[in-house]
Parts: sequence; C-alpha cells; structure tokens
Amino acid sequence: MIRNIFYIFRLAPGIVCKSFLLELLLSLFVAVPTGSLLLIVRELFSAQVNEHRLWAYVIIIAVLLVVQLLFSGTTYVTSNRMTYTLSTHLRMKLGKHLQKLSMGAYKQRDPADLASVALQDVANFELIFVHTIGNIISTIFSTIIISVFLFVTDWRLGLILLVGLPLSWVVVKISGKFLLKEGAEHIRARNETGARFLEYVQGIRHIKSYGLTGKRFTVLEKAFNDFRKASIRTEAIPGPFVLTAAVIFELCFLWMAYTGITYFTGGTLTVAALITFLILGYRLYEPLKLALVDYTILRYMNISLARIVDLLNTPPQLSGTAGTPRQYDLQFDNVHFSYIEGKKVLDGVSFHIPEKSMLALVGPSGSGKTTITSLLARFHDVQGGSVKIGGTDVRNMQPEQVYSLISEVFQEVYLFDDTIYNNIRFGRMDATEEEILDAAEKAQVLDFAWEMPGGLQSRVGEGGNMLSGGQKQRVSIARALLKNAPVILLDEATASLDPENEIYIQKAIQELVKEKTVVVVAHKLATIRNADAILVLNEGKVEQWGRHEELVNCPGLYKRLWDIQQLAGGWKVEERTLSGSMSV
Ligand SMILES: Nc1ncnc2c1ncn2[C@@H]1O[C@H](COP(=O)(O)OP(=O)(O)OP(=O)(O)O)[C@@H](O)[C@H]1O
Repeated sequence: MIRNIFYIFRLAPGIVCKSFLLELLLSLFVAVPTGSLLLIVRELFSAQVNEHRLWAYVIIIAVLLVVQLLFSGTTYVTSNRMTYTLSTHLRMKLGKHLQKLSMGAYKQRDPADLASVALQDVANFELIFVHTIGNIISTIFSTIIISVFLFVTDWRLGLILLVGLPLSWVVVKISGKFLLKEGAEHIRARNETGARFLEYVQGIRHIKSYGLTGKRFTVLEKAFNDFRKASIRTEAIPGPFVLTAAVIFELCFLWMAYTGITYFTGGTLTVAALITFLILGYRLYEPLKLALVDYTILRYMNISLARIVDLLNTPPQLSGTAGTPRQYDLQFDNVHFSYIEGKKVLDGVSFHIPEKSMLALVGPSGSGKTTITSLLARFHDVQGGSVKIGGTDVRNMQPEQVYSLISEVFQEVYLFDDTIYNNIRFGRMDATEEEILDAAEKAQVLDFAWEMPGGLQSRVGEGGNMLSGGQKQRVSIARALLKNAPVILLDEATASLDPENEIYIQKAIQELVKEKTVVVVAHKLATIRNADAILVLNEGKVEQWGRHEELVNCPGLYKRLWDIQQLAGGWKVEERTLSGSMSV
C-alpha cells in the first residue's frame, strides 16, 4: 500500500510536502497546549505554587488553542487540495497513458472494467483519501510528539503505553488480509453490475425483439444482488478487528494506570507524573483508535489504487524515430501473430504490393484477413517478422505517424454524436468548407443530407444511430476522402448493404481508392476480379496468391470459393484498373 501511495504522491510532490508540513505544525500546536497542561499539573503539586506562572501557562494554552483553530482550517483546505490535485493528475496521467496503449491492449480488457478504473477507482481514491489522510498524518505526528513527552516524564510507563501499538497493528494487519479478498470481490461485483447494466441498455433492442426482457433482467438482478452481498461483507470485516484493537489500547491503559499507582505508592513516581500519564494516556489512544479505522478504509482504497497503478504500468506501444515514408508499398515479411499466447492467427505470412495497387484478402471466416489490416494499421504489433510501409517497419514509427498514413472503411462505422458536417471534418480538422463539401459530394453524402431538415448540419445521434447503415458508410467514406491518406483499408464495406446503397457506396469507394494503395477484405469475390493481387488465406497461412484469372483457372481454395459464389448468384462485377507488380 505504501508503495502505491508514494507512486501517487510523486505526481504532485510540492503540494504533498506542503500538506505534510502543515499537518506537522498543526500537531505541534495540538501537542504544546497538552504539554503546558502538564506544566500546570506540575506547578500545582510543587512545594511553592507560583500563581503568575500558572496564569502564564493558561494564557499560552488559550493563545495556542486559537492558533490551532485558525491553522486547522488552512491545514484542512491544503489536505483537500492535495487530494484533488493528486486525483486530477491521476486522471490526466491515465488519459495520456490510455492514448499510448495499443488497440490490442484495449481489446484485451473489458471496456467496462477499463472505464471503471479511470472513473470509479479514481473516485474511490479521491473520496477515501480526502477523509482519511489528514487524520492519519496528524495522528502519526501527534503520537510521536506525545510519546516523547511521556518518555521524558517516565520511560517505564511510556513503554507500557506503547506496547499497545504493535499489538493493535498486528490485529489490523490481519483484518487487511480479509479485507483485501472481500474488497477485490466487491470491486469485481461493482464492475460486473456496470458491465451488465451497459449490456442491458445497449442491447435493449435485441433483448426486446427476442423476448429476453425477463431473462436478461434476471442476469442484471443477480449482478445487483451479488454487489449488495459483497458490499455488506466488505463493510462488516473491519468492525471486529478495530474493536479488538481498541480493547488492546484500553487494557494497556489499565495496565499503565495500575503500574503507575504501584510506582507512586512505592515512591518511585511523583503524583504530577502519575496525573500526566492518566491524562496523556487517553490523549494518545483516542486519535489512534480513529486512525486505525481510517487505516482499514485506506486498505480498501489500496485495491482501487493497485488497479490504477497496474493500468498505468501497462507498457505503452513502442515507437521509433523513423521518418514518415515517402512511398507507400506494403510488405509483410514472414509475419507471425497471435492474440492469445499459443493460438497462432498468422503463421509466416509474406507478401509485397507496390504503391497505388490493390490487394484483396480472401479466405474462410477466421483465416486472418481482418488481422492483416489491423497489423498494417499498427493496432497490434507482430510477434515475429515485420510489417513495412514504404520500406519502414511500422514499429519504428510513432503510432500516430502510422495512423496518419491510413484510412479505414469498415462495415461497422462509428460516428460521433455531432453534425454530419463535423463528422466529415474529423477526417482533417484544418480542412476548408469547400474541401468538406467536395468530400461529401464525392462520397454521395449530399444526396441524402439535402433531404434532411438541417442538411449537412443535421445531427447524427449517438454512434450515428439516426442514419441508416449505408448513410453512415458514406459519411465515413467522406471522412476518409478528406483525410486523403495514401493507404486505404476496406473491410467488407458493402457486405451487408441493399443493392441501391451498394451502388452509392461503390461509387464513393471508387473516388476514395483513386491513386491509393488499397487492401480490401472481400467476401464477394466478384467485386475483386480486377484486383492487382489476391491473397488467399487459410488458417493463418497464405494458401494461394495471384490475379483472379490465374486463381480461378487452377484447382484450389479460391476456385472452390468462386464456384460456390457462382452457384449462390447475385454477384456484381466492379471495374478497377490499377498497375503494379506483386510478389509473395
Ligand atoms: N481480439 C481478438 N482476441 C482474440 N482472438 C481474436 C481477436 N480478433 C480475432 N481473433 C481470432 O483471430 C482469428 C482470425 O480473425 P480475423 O478476424 O482476422 O479473421 P477473418 O478472416 O477476418 O474472419 P471473418 O471473415 O469472419 O471476418 C479468429 O480465430 C478470431 O477468433
């Protein structure tokens, strides 16, 4: 826990040091009046009571109490500022770190869990830290100061009082072990609730249409109930342990009082010293009892903190210092890749296509076509071999550099909840209005946009849900046109469209791919008859390679797929003339 807290402290050392210093001073202002109280006791039991001195002590106590009151306000504000400064730094650091992660790292984690770390765990830290840290720091300092007073007065009784500390510490440590287990379960249950709720809301259309309202709600209800049970268990754990620790303190106090009286009657302790211990003994233990409760809460907070630190320690995607390539041929050199260790998805894939040519990826479902496009876009890094654009290994470039070279048009399109115009503009933020309109026209967006009440300024809704699938496609193609990247990745862009929409999309794509290096994942083989090269994949390996005429005339997987599609009918031929030589 200490390591995680120090990790967080390093984010804003200035305010942390200031807060600690103020807490130390406040502890002094709390301890000195107590010390003065002891001087009063000593004076009262002295042979000759000095009245002036007594009043001086009283005035000192009064003044210090006022200072303490004023100072505690500043300390409280600084302590709060420290927590909120740290949580802001933490959120910013998380935000920056998330930008540096590969898409692979995103896909490997449950999105609800990722969101929960960035939102809930940081909020957990904020809420708990702000209410506990000030108390813990001031208790540590005041315990040290009061212990010094006690040891100077009588080290034997001081020692008895301090015996309670390690004993209660051990008890609270044991509670931490249980809390760690239950706390982790509590956070897991909390995430599960969030994920199930999100799933229920996002999938409500399918849930309703398949009549699953009751069934899916049962799943959600179970998640809520599990969360309730985990919350009760987590709350219940620290109670008995903290109570045991408090009893240990009380017993030590009684032991000290008994021993003190024995020393007094034996003549080895003055009455002033005995009263000092009876007063300070309680002053020592009361804040400690509260601090122990705070400590157990901090242990729970540490589960959140560990999750945050763990996410921050996820290695960012490596990047090199190579310049942006000046030509855009694509090369896979003996590429090996798996998403999950031991389960090969690409096994020694090699090919090369010159710039401004078109490569079609063909193969059965799961053969690795989409994976090839993901590796080109550097969403993941290869485990063996290399992927090169213009002769430069993509790992030697900054991820942003690679993204700037590539435009993707996928079947699933994501649009921002903004206007059509702005969604196109995201392709290149500095584009002029003329360029945006030009892209919209070429991508056949204007045809449907002018029929909408707001034209290009119409809002598209969350994820673009106010547009049809084909319309969303056209907006995404307009965005890609505006970006004008030299490499285009197309993944089944027209697979699920009706014939009318398909014509529009085909026209838009023809504009997009002009003079570009294109990689297309194709299911309808008729659409790629004129591709410059076709790579036929099977179980992650290159099974065939060539142009349509060559492949269709020799026995093999491509011919089999072609024959099946011929039988199925309903195919369409798209003309595309590109030049270039290929090798595999
Ligand atoms: N994020 C992922 N994590 C784990 N495995 C994955 C992931 N993405 C894809 N796979 C697996 O990798 C293999 C290749 O997937 P890929 O999507 O590249 O195939 P594909 O040829 O494009 O398939 P399809 O034509 O059905 O889209 C499949 O077995 C798939 O289950």
